[in-house]
Amino acid sequence: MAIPNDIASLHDYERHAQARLSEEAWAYIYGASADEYTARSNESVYSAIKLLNQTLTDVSKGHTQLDLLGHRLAHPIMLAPVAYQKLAHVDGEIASATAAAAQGALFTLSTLSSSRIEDVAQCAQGPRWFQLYFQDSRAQTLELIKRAEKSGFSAIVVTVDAPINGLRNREQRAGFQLPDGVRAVNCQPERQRQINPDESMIFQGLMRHAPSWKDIDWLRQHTTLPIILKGLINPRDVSIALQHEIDGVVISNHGGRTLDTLPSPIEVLPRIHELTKGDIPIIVDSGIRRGTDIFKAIALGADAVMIGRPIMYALATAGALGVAHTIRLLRDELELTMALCGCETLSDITPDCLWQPA
Ligand SMILES: Cc1cc2nc3c(=O)[nH]c(=O)nc-3n(C[C@H](O)[C@H](O)[C@H](O)COP(=O)(O)O)c2cc1C
Ligand SMILES: CCCCCCC(=O)C(=O)O
Repeated sequence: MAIPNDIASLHDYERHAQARLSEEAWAYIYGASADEYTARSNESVYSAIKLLNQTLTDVSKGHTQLDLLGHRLAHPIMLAPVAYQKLAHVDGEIASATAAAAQGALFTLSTLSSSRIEDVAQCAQGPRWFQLYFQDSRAQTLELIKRAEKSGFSAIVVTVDAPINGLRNREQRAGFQLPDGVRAVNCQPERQRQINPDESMIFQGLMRHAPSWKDIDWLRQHTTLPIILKGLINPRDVSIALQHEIDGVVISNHGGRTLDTLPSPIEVLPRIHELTKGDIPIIVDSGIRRGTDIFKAIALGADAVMIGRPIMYALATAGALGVAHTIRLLRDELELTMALCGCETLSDITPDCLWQPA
């Protein structure tokens, strides 16, 4: 699959992907929760933050390298866990993991991957993390963790903001269902939960076995890998995470796919950065589409960022080549922004690089 000639930015991949995907698959990938206010705001909040350029600065020794949880990375752009990537391209996660390795981007494999953990690991020869959704039983959860450890995944990213699915109205309207041949191949089928007629489908049904902090402590006892919590927005949850000796956090509203009208990560980031004081890495996702977005997130306290939907847009448009190109585009845009703002390294990117109206 070749890269179409008219692609200059991630927005162009989005346009091409919409034209290529079925209406149902588009509703799942592009869609978000309820009225999608949070998903829209995730992108628009970035454009409301203004940069401050800095002229006549020597940036000839510039680079975007960073150290993160034992990895020396060439740049701070990571691939978020995204389920069912074969919806976008027949090679699914194998294609995106290969592209990430080629571009030196850290790859995160979803529990709901449509490709086998071991097969992805063979292609993702670069740094890789495994995203965990707790399974129906601890034995099933442990089996996933052990497979990930054996396959060289170097951290467990526990997603904590989606114990139940968000209100996916766009998906419901489109009648989205996974097509034949696309499924969570690493998981056992979910147990059907029986409730009495006077019980709530949510509280006594879907949430009955939802994970809690106790499960995080249990996980700590069963893996020596770093544990990163993904889906934190509330500073209070970050304080609790610190008490549980978590190794890192992904500040995320799941791309607006869980609870509509949550704030965007970039809005809560300064407060969370104040709390963590640089003790643990902060990764930010939801709405990152430009190098300027990455720059702004770093200025406000992020160490690195993740992209979610753009992986699927790139896969649908041009397979592995598209994903590699997407990462490269973002990296080039970040470098350009750093150069024009007089920043040689990521640590030069501070709140002073942003315009603060008096
Ligand atoms: C199609 C799709 C599937 C996703 N699947 C997962 C998943 O399996 N696990 C998870 O933690 N997050 C999942 N996410 C959320 C992403 O990891 C990420 O938080 C979000 O997409 C970031 O926002 P962005 O799409 O605006 O970049 C998914 C997102 C999308 C769009
Ligand atoms: C019960 C949560 C299911 C989430 C499915 C995958 C995901 O995270 C997403 O679509 O977003």
